Amino acid sequence: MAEFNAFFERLRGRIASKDTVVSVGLDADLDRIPEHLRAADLPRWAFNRRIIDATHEYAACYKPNAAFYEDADGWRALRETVAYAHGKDVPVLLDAKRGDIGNTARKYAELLDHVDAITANPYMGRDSLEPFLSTDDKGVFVLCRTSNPGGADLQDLELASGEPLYRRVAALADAWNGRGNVGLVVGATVPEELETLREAVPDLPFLVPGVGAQGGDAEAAVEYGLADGVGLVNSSRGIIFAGEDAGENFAKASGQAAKRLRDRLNRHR
Ligand SMILES: O=C(O)c1cc(=O)[nH]c(=O)n1[C@@H]1O[C@H](COP(=O)(O)O)[C@@H](O)[C@H]1O
Repeated sequence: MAEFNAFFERLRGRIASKDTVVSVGLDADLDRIPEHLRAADLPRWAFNRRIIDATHEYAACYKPNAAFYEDADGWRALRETVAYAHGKDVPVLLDAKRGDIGNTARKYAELLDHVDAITANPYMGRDSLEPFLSTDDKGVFVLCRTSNPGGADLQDLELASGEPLYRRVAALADAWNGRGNVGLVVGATVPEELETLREAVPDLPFLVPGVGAQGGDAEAAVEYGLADGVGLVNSSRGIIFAGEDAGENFAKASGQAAKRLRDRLNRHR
């Protein structure tokens, strides 16, 4: 049985009460926000509020990617978005992929004061993630085997032992999981790796991005993504821009897309 900290227990509760493992990716690209919202004070916040209203019943969590908010107005929009999601009782996983020397990581980890979990990059090793790992009540999703085509360039390299690097990352993340606060990021575009990783680290929940716009395998994502029933399958553009051509009714299409993904994933849980 996996031992989970407060974040993963809360996520487990959300997954059970709403019967969903869908992570709704709030990648609020200003260039794709509907025309009628662009004059708002904070267009990304206006957009996200409507998306959250339409999707929260189907959301196990929201995953804003920091890349879409890294400017002055963006951080304001993100703060409003996080508060609104919390008001709907939905946890927020900030996709920031951080990791740096200890002194810098310590500052990055202050992001966790505002959100419930974060994605982290293990390339710089244990001390670069320590400030995230040492929190008791937050979640840390460590990049393991990513969904992009270049994910193979480094992550698939074979070590002298014959195991690929991503397997070593999984083993390290498992060893770093003393507080029950660690998950892995594994792409839906690599279903075989999902399967072998689930066997290798049965207790770690996965965040599985890459279904929807990237064309990943939703069935494999849910079949192998969950540890003891806990895990997340993310779609960003496939949900939030589902109503791109629907003008002022855009959010309704997002709600339908989130519900469709929830139902599809639930058939395989
Ligand atoms: O860490 C992530 O969430 C992530 C890891 C990965 O391997 N692949 C991946 O697509 N992501 C993120 O997941 C989201 C996927 O977006 P869509 O392709 O629009 O569903 C983006 O925010 C990506 O940055």
